[in-house]
Amino acid sequence: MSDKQCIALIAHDLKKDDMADFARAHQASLAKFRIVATGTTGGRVLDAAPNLDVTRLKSGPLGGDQQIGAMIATGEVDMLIFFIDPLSALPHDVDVKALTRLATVYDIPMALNRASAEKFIDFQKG
Ligand SMILES: O=C(CO)COP(=O)(O)O
Repeated sequence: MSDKQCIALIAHDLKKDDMADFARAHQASLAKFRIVATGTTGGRVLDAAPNLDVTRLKSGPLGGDQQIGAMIATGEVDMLIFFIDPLSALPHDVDVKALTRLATVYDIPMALNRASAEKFIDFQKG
């Protein structure tokens, strides 16, 4: 197993362009991590930055958020970047809540918007 830290990347539909842009802009920083992502987000990230080490899980509405939540609970995810869309109704809203709850329970760094994610990258550069 890789000794790289693991970062989870997720974006809701209206935020996926933003996530693709974020991944492209910060490929060098993100390359230091193992990345797990929900299915569609992971595809967009790989299109934008093909050299990143991305494992794609299920799509969010089909269980991807819960898979990442489980990985947080088992200590496999060190950091969460989740570009949420607070203006759209989602069929899997309970899964989103469960995921952000577990990130809080296990006290892992969690950025829910791009401004926070940019700060993570800045901090990580030192
Ligand atoms: O819905 C999501 C997170 O709640 C994201 O899932 P996708 O990346 O598969 O679209």
